[in-house]
Amino acid sequence: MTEQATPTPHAVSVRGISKTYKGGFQALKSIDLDIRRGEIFALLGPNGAGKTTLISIICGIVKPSAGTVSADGHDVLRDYRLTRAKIGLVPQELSTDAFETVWAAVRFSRGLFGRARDDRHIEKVLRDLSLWEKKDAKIMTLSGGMKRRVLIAKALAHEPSILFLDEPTAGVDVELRHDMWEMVRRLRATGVTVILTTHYIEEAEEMADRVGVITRGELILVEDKRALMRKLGKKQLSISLKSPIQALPQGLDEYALELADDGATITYTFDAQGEDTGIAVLLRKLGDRGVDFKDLHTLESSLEDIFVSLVRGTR
Ligand SMILES: Nc1ncnc2c1ncn2[C@@H]1O[C@H](COP(=O)(O)OP(=O)(O)OP(=O)(O)O)[C@@H](O)[C@H]1O
Repeated sequence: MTEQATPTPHAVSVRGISKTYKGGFQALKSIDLDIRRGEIFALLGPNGAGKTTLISIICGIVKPSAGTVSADGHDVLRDYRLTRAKIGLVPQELSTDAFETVWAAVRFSRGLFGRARDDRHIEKVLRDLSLWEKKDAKIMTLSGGMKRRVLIAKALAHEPSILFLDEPTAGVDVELRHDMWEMVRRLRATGVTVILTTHYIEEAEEMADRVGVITRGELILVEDKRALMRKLGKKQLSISLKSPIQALPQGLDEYALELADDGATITYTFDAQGEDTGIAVLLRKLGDRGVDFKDLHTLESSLEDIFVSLVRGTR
């Protein structure tokens, strides 16, 4: 076992990680990433971006082609058992355990990481995940949503300090999604670091402290969620016209304007960061050209708009 490198290491440190699978496909290209203790970090990326590969490398399940990863200051390859015991991993699919009861499967998971038996902890985990009533049911008899809960219970059985959730809410109903968000918040309140991958931008927007965007094996951005939304967020002003127009008036090329198909609404996109939005002058200029409005409202871009434009930008 190695000594801790620094007094307060990051929960996870990834340095220069690359992965080329057999056959030559490069799934990750020199990734550097630090996950802070106690944060909720959302890794966003389109299908095939490399999210699962990165998580599997951090958990020590897939070997990187280059680079190093440490969890809690310990190298995950050299100190596999030690670091793996600190990590809980909720994979996308439940592959085994079909014939086991919920109780047996979750209790067994705890033992796998060398933890002493603690039935009270297992009971708490099952109760927290609304699985207690199902504790004696065979996993194969559970609904898809309940199987998901079992995956989470298994990952929490050994009291990890770092939890990975790979697409935790893909294909689950709204109620379960909200339950999971609630559970993740409770975990964070107890000091657990949570890293989740998701396609649902809404999920990252709702939950994450920081966001990483990965596409084609490259981490193109890591940012505090609020700062990201502030920095890249655009605002739009929707101007409903008193009477429809055929085309945008002349002489307003400096403004990013769009006319709706029915000619009844003009949308003006402006920089949310800018000192002067230009709205007052624009409205005056429209008035000068005989275009009067009856209503105005502003829209802010969501994390989804930002994400789509980022990923598009790299194509
Ligand atoms: N064992 C493997 N052998 C060869 N290629 C692989 C292997 N596992 C993954 N890949 C490829 O690596 C790329 C990244 O896959 P990965 O599963 O990490 O993506 P992902 O971002 O998790 O995608 P998704 O959102 O669809 O789950 C994909 O192109 C995938 O086909």
